[in-house]
Amino acid sequence: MTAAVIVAAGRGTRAGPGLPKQWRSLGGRALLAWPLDTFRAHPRIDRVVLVLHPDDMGVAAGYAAHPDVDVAEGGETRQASVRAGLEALDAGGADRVLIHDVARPLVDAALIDRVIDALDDAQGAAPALPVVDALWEGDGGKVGAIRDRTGLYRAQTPQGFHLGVILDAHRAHPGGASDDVAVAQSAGIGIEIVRGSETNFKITEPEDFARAEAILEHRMDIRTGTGFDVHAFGPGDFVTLCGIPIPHDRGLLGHSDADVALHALADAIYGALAEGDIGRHFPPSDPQWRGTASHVFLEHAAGLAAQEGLSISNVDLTLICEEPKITPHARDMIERVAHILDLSERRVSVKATTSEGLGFTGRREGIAAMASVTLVSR
Ligand SMILES: Nc1ccn([C@@H]2O[C@H](COP(=O)(O)OP(=O)(O)OP(=O)(O)O)[C@@H](O)[C@H]2O)c(=O)n1
Ligand SMILES: C[C@](O)(CO)[C@H](O)COP(=O)(O)O
Repeated sequence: MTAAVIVAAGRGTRAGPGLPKQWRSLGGRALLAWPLDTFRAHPRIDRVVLVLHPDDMGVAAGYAAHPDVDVAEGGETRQASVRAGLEALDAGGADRVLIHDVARPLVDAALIDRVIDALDDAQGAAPALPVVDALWEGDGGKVGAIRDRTGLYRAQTPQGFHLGVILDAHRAHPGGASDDVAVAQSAGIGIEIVRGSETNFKITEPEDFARAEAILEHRMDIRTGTGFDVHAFGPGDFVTLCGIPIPHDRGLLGHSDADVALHALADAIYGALAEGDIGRHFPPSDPQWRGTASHVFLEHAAGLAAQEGLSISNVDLTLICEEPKITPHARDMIERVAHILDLSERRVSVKATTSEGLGFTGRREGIAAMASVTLVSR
């Protein structure tokens, strides 16, 4: 069972006068409602502990009135508030916990997935973004020493851990840690970095509200696309589907590696972007694409989506053929597509059907593939 602890007991002093930032309006409702809803709606989060300032218990009643939400009273520091949330979770049956700042209201489901996925192999995982700007030390308003930014990251939340391990680390820590990764590190826990998100920034200064409002205004950009492709059988002893070579008594004919599955997926993304199809970007008349491994097309399509500020929410692929049998290879295909698209495997569907012996697929003349994708603004 995976739980989330959302720490919301700070006073938001840097965000300017008025209510503490978690109670101020963002997109027409309290800021706190955004991350709370995102975690509650996430299919892999079973329970949420909301850590609140003692003065806010009354205000919070409406937000906490759900069977999957518990409330804990926060402490003087972020670290004390996290500890209170973890203690409230202990004995509740959770074995993994994601610790999140309420002050990062625009966290998204795909980022949460990346943290949870990384916990399969790591004791701790946290999102971060590489530092892309030059780093200077200030020296009385002038540029002082120039620091090397190589290998530096900007840390975000949610930071995810196995519950027993992080709770023990917090209990043993003297205090003063900047975040839970720092607490974990002091206990020798290894932390995997997963890709963060620019929209998952922390509301700290007054102007950060305007930035979050602007993102929310454009956030509802959701696009769907469909792709369809067919390749005929020809001589050979294997077919390549989703990048996986599958033994067969025939091969597939094509200009590239004839991976009909990845072609349908790439076309679905191009379709969602109104960017034509593979042929427009990689003309079959151009000899340089002969024999190309089709992940190149899919990566290109996904790259165009990223350039438009869109991320892939899910993909759904159906292969239509009598032979070869797809099901024994479906897991490998899902893994491969998830890897190419840097997507959780839970957001990739690969399935197959026969055409009941009818038509060209029924006559075993080739394989057809159809795909749909959903792109969402980041
Ligand atoms: N005693 C505290 C202090 C901070 N936090 C939470 O920890 C996160 C840290 O983000 P930050 O921007 O430092 O929040 P504040 O402490 O509220 O802001 P400020 O430092 O400007 O007062 C926030 O979600 C905040 O609510 C908390 O739960 N308990
Ligand atoms: C935990 C954190 O969000 C990681 O970036 C951050 O350190 C918390 O905010 P603060 O301003 O350091 O309190």
